Amino acid sequence: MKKNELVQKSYEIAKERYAAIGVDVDATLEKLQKIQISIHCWQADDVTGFENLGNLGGGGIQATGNYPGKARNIDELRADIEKVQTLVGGKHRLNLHEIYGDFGGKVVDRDEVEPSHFTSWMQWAKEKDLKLDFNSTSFGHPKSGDLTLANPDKSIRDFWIEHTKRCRAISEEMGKFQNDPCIMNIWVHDGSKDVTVNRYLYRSLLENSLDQIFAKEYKNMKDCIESKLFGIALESYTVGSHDFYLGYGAKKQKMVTLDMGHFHLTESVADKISSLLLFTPEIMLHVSRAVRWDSDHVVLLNDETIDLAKEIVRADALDKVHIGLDFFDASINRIGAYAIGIRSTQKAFLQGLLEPIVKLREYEANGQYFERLALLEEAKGLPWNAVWDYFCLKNNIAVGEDYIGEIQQYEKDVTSKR
Ligand SMILES: C[C@H](O)[C@H](O)[C@@H](O)C(=O)CO
Ligand SMILES: [Mn+2]
Repeated sequence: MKKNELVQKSYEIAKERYAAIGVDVDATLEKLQKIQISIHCWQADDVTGFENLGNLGGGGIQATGNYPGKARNIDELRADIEKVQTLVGGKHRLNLHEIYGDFGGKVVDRDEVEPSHFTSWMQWAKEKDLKLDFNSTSFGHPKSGDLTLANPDKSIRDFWIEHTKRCRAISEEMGKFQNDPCIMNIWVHDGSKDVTVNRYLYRSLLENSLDQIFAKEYKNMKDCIESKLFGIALESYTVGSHDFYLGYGAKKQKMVTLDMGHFHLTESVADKISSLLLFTPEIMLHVSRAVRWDSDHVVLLNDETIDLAKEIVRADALDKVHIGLDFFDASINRIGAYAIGIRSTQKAFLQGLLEPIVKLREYEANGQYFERLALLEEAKGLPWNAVWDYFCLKNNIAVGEDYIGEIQQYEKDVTSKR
């Protein structure tokens, strides 16, 4: 039997198996098809960007590895993203950082950036049926230092306030152009390598800077603020901690970004979803994988990703949670990294959507906790992968491991020649 026929047949059997426990698989597939993932542009080039200022690196993050073939310019990055689009089902988004602007070979400092530097991105994204999201960039600049928006030096603070305001204006233009809100994330690395005696001062400065940045209301963009436990070389203190942004987000009704690498390793990011949904308007996610620390490894179908997806589905919050990715592994084929990470994220959501939730909730309501636990455990082994293969087949993309060959071919034809 041919592979496609096998996939079709397995799907029909899986569908019946799921129907027996009250799950409508066709409805599930329709929902999965609509889930948009905001693909981060920075896996393609190890977070370097295309500024002509010479990215200094640092600023709390670092890509490790030197696998050949990274994107060296905008054209190469776009080609890579186009390739990625052929490896994953569904319509997705592209998440750009400010340092990826189309600066035309000119030196444009971060307090000078304008929407015009992203016109070609907007046009290209429209052609490729991608919506854009955006990020201000505080790292890799001579004025980055340890403190940006929380810097006691007003001139440095004002520089970054101006940068971030401009990034919001760019996001507004993107949102208007694509007729869909552009989500703009603010993550600043601000912190201290060693003990500080000024925790309150820096946090009050950050609050004030954010108030200035958010003073202007926009209709076509949405703001989100991302906390972190610590940055590289800033291990002792982070101004924008989770407490800080959770408080700010709840008070000012801003979205909080939950990056899966930005919490203590035993802390459950999945458990935060329901609380945030009650007190902040929406949620932005940076789906990532921490290995011992915020290492930004490629997302896998592990317990953390599955639990997160399940919590979102259980809260019926797919329309309130924006799913972005954030990993940058420079030690393996970068297109492969994208394909694994995106496909694994989709698989996690598929598992969430296939959960026999009606029965599970019935058990819970009846106090039947053994039955609830047993069904949760058995559901892990239900034939979700047959449904996944069918999703790939229906979307005309590689089924199962077949994408490995496609990536090897792209490497042979394109990235190995860079
Ligand atoms: C490049 C991104 O802005 C960055 O990864 C940020 O989101 C982050 O998670 C820093 O640790
Ligand atoms: Mn992040």
